[in-house]
Amino acid sequence: EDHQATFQEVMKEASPFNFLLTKVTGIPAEFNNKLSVHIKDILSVEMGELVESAQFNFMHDIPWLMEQYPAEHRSKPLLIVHGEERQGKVTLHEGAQNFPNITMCQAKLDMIYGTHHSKMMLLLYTNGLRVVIHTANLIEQDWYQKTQGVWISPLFPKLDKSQMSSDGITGDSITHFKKDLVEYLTMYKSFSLLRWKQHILQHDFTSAKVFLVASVPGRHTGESKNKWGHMKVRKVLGKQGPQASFVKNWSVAGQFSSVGSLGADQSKYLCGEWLQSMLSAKGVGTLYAAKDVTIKTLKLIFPSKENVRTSLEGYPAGASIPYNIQNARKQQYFHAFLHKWKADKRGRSRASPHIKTYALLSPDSKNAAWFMVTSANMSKAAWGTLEKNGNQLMIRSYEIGVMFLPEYFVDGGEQFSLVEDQSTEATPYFPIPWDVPLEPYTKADRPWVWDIPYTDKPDSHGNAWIPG
Ligand SMILES: O=C(O)c1ccc(Nc2c(-c3ccccc3O)nc3cnccn23)cc1C(=O)O
Repeated sequence: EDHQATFQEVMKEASPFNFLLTKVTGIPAEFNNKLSVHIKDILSVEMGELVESAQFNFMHDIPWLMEQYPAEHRSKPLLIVHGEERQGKVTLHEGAQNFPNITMCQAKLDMIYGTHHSKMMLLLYTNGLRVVIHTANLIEQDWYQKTQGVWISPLFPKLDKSQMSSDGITGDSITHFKKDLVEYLTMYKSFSLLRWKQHILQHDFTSAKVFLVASVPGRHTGESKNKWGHMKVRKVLGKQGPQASFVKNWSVAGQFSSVGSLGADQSKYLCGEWLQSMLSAKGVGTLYAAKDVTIKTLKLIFPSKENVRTSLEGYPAGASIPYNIQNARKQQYFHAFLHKWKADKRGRSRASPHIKTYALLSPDSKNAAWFMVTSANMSKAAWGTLEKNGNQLMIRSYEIGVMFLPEYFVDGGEQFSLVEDQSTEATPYFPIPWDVPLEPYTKADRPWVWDIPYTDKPDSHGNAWIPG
C-alpha cells in the first residue's frame, strides 16, 4: 500500500512484539509503510506529550538530534548519556552549548577498549513512560539508508501512590524487565540517572513482555556473573527458554555489523563459550561439543564486500562496519560460518545492516524459538568473556537489547513462525529483518573489511574505497 501509514496504524500493526525497522530513503514506499519508523515518528507528539527524555548512545549529533524532536518538545529537559572522553567529550559539549535544556552524563569506562554502545531512549510523558531500545547512532547517516532495529515499549502508566512500596520493585512484569532496567541504570553510579531510576520505579511495567539483555563494563562474579552479557542469555534460556528436547537440532543465527578478535580457533570463545550460552535451553543441556560445531549449528550473517559495494550507500556504508584486517587474518575459521546480508522481504537487501539480531532457528529456518535485537556485535567486549576458571565474566562495553520468548506472548507458545502465511494463533508470525533460508557466502565472497582498499570494482556510486 502506498498511503503513508499513520504512526498509530504502524504501532497497532506492530503489536505485540513492537519490533520495527527504521525507514530507508530510496526503497519503494510499501517497505517503509510496513513496521517501519523514523526517529521523528518516535519523538512525535502522537506518542505522547513529552515532559523530559534521555538519549543513551555511542554517537550523538546534538543539533541534528534536536531537529528530530517536534518544536514544542525542543525545550524539554534532555539527558545525553555517552562514553566520550578527551577531545570527543569537548566536541560533544560544544554541540550542546546552545541548548540550555541539555544535561550531559559521561558513562564511566573503566575497562580499556570499552565503548558506551547502548542505544536507548527514555521518554517521560504527562501520561506515562516509554522505553525505546534500538541500534542506530544519533547521527543523520544512521537513519538514512541502513537497516536498523527499534523496539518500542508499550506506554507504561504511572503507578498511583497506593501501589508504591518503599522497598523492592512494584509494578514489574514476569520477565523482571523493570527490575533489570533499574539495575542497569544503577551500574552507571550517576546522579543524573538516579532521577530516571525514580521515574522508572514510579511506573507500571507489568505489560513488558520482553527480557532485558544488557552488558556493563567490569569483572562480574557470583550472582552478578549471570546478570550481564552472554551469561544473562544462558540464565534466561536455561530457566525460561525452549525445552532442550524441542530444539535439539536447531541452529543459532547471529547477525551483526562488527566483529572483534575471537581467538585463534572456534573451540575457545565462539563455539566454546558464546555459542554454549546461545544454545542453552530448559532441561538437559543442549550444549554441543565446541569442536563439532559446523555451519549447520551456527549461521552468522555479516555483510560481504559485495553487499557493501552494491549497497545504497556504496563503500561508505563500510565506515560503519569496522571489521579490521588484523582480526580477519587471525580468524579465517570464522568466515566458514558466514552468510550474506539479504532482506528482500523487507525491501532492505541494499540497506546496509547496522542492526544486530540473534535467534534460534529450526532446521528448515521456518521457525524461531527466540529472537533478540541488541546493540551488541560479535565481540568479547560486548558479550563478555569468562575468566578465573569460569567464575568471573569480564565485559568492556555498555550494551543493551531485548529478547523475545514465545511463551511470554502466547500461552504455551513454543516457537515463532518466520513465514507469514504459515503462522497460527499458537505460532505467531515474528517479523525478522533478514530473509530465510540464509544464503551462505560463495567461495568467491569475502567478509567486508574496512581498512583495506577496493579498487577492482566501483561501488553503486561509481567510487573505489581507499581507507585513510
Ligand atoms: O554499532 C556498531 O556496529 C559499532 C561498532 C563499533 C563501534 N566502534 C567504533 C569506534 C571505537 C571507538 C573507541 C573504542 C572502540 C571503538 O570500537 N570508533 C569507530 C569509528 N567508526 C565506526 C565505529 N567505531 C561503534 C559502533 C556503533 O555504531 O555504535
